[in-house]
Amino acid sequence: MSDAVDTKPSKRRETAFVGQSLKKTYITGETQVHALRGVDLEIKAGEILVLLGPSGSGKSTLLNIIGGLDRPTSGQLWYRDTELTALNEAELTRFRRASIGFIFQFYNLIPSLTAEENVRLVIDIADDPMPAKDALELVGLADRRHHFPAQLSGGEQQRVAVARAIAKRPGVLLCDEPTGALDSATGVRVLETLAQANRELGTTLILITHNAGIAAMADRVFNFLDGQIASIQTNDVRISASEMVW
Ligand SMILES: Nc1ncnc2c1ncn2[C@@H]1O[C@H](COP(=O)(O)OP(=O)(O)OP(=O)(O)O)[C@@H](O)[C@H]1O
Repeated sequence: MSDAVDTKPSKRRETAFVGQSLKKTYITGETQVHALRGVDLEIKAGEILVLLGPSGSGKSTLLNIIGGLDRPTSGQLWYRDTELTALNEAELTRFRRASIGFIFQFYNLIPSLTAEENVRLVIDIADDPMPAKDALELVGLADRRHHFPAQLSGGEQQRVAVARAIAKRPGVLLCDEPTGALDSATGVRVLETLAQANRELGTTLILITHNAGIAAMADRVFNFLDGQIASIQTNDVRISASEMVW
């Protein structure tokens, strides 16, 4: 029987996203940029996936499409049973709010609000959020919750951004260069926090980086080249963020 063969937990995971022939063309005046040139993909629920590749190869474009911030020019994309490419704007916004947490290179915290108030902003529009204090506790910042962003280090601010993203318990965390502005020790701390969210909340983690060292913490790595996934690497052993060097 076939199910006697396939027993590894990683193989039994449900599918989170399926993309077929995803293309994105930006047209600016006379110029056309083919940012995605027909991408097929499958992303498993609960996996850590790293998107690696040179500048301009299409990583952010794909991340934005997966997160419902943008739409492909053609092709189809599903999240579980929902075809995202068939949704109207209001439906896509609902999907984004319910299912996606975003973390960017620059933390985008509101300077006049405390850490806890920054996290609370997201909770106010979520269906089943965790208390802001719990989210800050998960990232190791419960005791700094009344501090303003300017009173926190870069790494602490990024961990507040992680707390804000996980507080609404999204199925998926999308991270675009989350450690790009941090030194390596601080970056490792932030990556540990992201891996913890993946482990403890089962969150699918999709992470763009220019740093090939970070790929070792992933289950799989999509190597981008010129608007396509040129190759996929599967790591049988995932190393923890604290073991990483860069
Ligand atoms: N809004 C836009 N209008 C026009 N061209 C765009 C737009 N956004 C991205 N592009 C172009 O699409 C291509 C892919 O860009 P994308 O940002 O996805 O690459 P990337 O792999 O994420 O690069 P980086 O690592 O530098 O962030 C690039 O050539 C970029 O200039």
